[in-house]
Amino acid sequence: MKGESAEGGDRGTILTWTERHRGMYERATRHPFILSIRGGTVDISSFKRWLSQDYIFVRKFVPFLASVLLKTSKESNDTSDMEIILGGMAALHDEISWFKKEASKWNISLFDIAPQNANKEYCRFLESLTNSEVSYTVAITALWAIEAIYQESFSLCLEEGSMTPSELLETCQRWGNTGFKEYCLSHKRIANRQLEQASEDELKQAEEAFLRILEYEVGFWNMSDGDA
Ligand SMILES: Cc1ncc(CO)c(N)n1
Repeated sequence: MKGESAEGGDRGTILTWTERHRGMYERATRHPFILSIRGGTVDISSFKRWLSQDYIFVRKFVPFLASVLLKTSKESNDTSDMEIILGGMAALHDEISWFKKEASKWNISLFDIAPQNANKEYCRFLESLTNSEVSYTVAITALWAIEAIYQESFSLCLEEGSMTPSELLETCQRWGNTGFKEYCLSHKRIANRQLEQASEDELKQAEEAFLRILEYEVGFWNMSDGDA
């Protein structure tokens, strides 16, 4: 048996990794900013800061997703992967329009926003993942991690008992809805399948990318504080 499949068994490598790095995973998915939305105490200027920075990030996410699509067509043995990534592309198109609409609702101009350092670093990392030397396995694991952190975070704000302000519900639904959850599960299945066949070296790279994403996501949420 190769890689971590012996250790992970049928549970999948992703679960093994989220358990292994549980503390960091929770810092990324239960950040004080998200908990403040959930608790209804969020500072609106923090929310606006997050929204503006995320628009910049999402635009940089487009070439990353395109690179995953390219890798899918070259390296995947399962033709259904392409449809999943292509669906993500369509959703991203919609997401960019949503950001523009949401920004105008909050009187934010998206033209003159300077990316903060944490955002710049994260975007640089995204760009490094578009390199053709980065394998499909590493790229799809990264894609899963990036999307799943948002999905888990924002779905917390929709749980029963949460006190999310009504004007932020649409944002939380964007990443917390069940369709997006399914989309993330598709990535997780593909990533686990790929990781099952991966070499030790590739596994190491994928786990490393996962960890770096957790760190970048925490840094990203921290920007909402305004002192990043
Ligand atoms: C920083 C960040 N991570 C993940 C997502 C999910 O698309 C996003 N929009 N922004």
